[in-house]
Amino acid sequence: WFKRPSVKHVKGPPSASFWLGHEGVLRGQDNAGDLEMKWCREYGTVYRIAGCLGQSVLVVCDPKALEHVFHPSRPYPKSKDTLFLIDLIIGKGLVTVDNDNHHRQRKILNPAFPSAQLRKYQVIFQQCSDKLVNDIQRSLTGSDDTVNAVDWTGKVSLDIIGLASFRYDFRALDGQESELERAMKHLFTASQVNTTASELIFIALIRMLPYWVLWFLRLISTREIRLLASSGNVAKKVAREVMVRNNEVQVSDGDRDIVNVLGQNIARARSEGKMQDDEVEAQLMTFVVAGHETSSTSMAWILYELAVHPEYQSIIRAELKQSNDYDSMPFLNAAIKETLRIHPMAPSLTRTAPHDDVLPLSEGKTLAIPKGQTLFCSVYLYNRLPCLWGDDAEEWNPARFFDKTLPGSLGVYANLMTFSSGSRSCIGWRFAVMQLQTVLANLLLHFEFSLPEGGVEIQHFPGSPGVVPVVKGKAHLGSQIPLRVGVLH
Ligand code: HEM
Repeated sequence: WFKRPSVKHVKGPPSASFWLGHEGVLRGQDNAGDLEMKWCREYGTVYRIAGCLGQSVLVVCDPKALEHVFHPSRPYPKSKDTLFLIDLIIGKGLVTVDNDNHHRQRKILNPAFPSAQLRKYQVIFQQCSDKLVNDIQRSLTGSDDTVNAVDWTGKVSLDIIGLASFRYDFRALDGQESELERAMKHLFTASQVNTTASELIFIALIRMLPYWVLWFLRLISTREIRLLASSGNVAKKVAREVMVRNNEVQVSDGDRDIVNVLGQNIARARSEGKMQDDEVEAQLMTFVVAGHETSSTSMAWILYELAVHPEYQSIIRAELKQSNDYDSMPFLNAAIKETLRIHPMAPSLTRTAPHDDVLPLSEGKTLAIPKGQTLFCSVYLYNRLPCLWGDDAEEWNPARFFDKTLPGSLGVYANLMTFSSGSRSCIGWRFAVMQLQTVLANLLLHFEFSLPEGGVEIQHFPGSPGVVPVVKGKAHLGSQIPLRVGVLH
């Protein structure tokens, strides 16, 4: 007499197009997240939208359902289109491998990421921050000093990830624009501005077709495939150079930085077959791609929010004058958390149900879903749920993190889904937070940030897999957060 609700009972907005479903309007919106938020208000924390070619897609931000999907003991796999596109840039590294291969690679790399190990990178974070401060100071003329914050944060995070993860100096802060920096710049906007219907349908096909067909799809030259593959080739070239150089670098047993962990593995791999050379190469590319733009964009967003809320700049400066221990500075850390909450780099994580399943939902409800069901797990919506974050969830208000009653168990950092959750969560989240703390502290001690004359409207450009900050009407110029910079005396 009782039938469990299933996907076909789930409500959602009507779709006007069999070919594009809602994917066209989602990609075409000015500000990623606006439509998702509108539908969430109308239909709740799990709703159904149409994918291309009549696919049914569930958009999920219900905390209980996300806990289930990302649970370490039964994580839902990433969808094929996500894996296919990222694989074009970085190959079979930690982000793209699945199941046993993922478990094996993660076990090898985990020892390079505990706090004690990462603290050794503090010297690199500080040296690069000092260089950044000097470079910015030299570049300012004293009149209208408006800079694109993303240019500077991009340089510092590229140098940091190169030096810390494989002892390679990109020298971006020395004014050198490396081939890799050029290739990565605007990659996600250039490949996705004005996405056409056929490009969207192509990606939907990747999601639907069996793996053996996907190999042939690589031969089809769409704009996105071309750009991703050519950036992948540059990244591969850099990784080869690094491998050759690091074969000459001493690999020691005591220190477990990323180079040592990988270096010891190359040696062991040859005898035990644990990790192959092309996998090591893929890890190097993985760290640059996964750790560079994510950190750089998040850093620029924090500067933007601090420019909008200058009172927080003064409060954080006062904290910085009283202590050297970044972890003990409540406002610095709250500003970082709040910005990562409002501006997550990956606003949605696509997952596929591995088998027929029952999703637990809040308030004791459940939902039956079939094997193969596509889920857009919305980080953007989860991070803005009023039931978790309060009625002002859409506003930037760091003070919310001082509220001890904030509920939460999901996400590896501050109950946010920004670094994801469970066994596929971001391995570099502590690295990212320490880097953000150090660079921001140094910038705030030397400069005052404000909005450009007349203000500026920054939008979340709906790229895939990450959103890109763009100036309204100027998405074709790529990632931009213009800010005025004044020197503090
Ligand atoms: C603010 C900065 C960062 C953000 C917002 C971020 C976000 C994320 C997210 C959401 C995922 C999960 C992706 C998915 O499931 O599809 C992820 C995975 C990953 N991130 Fe980060 N990340 C950041 C910085 C870094 C840094 C600095 C590194 C390297 C040092 C890094 C390395 C990785 C790797 C290797 C994975 C794959 C982990 C796995 O599948 O086991 N990330 N990151």
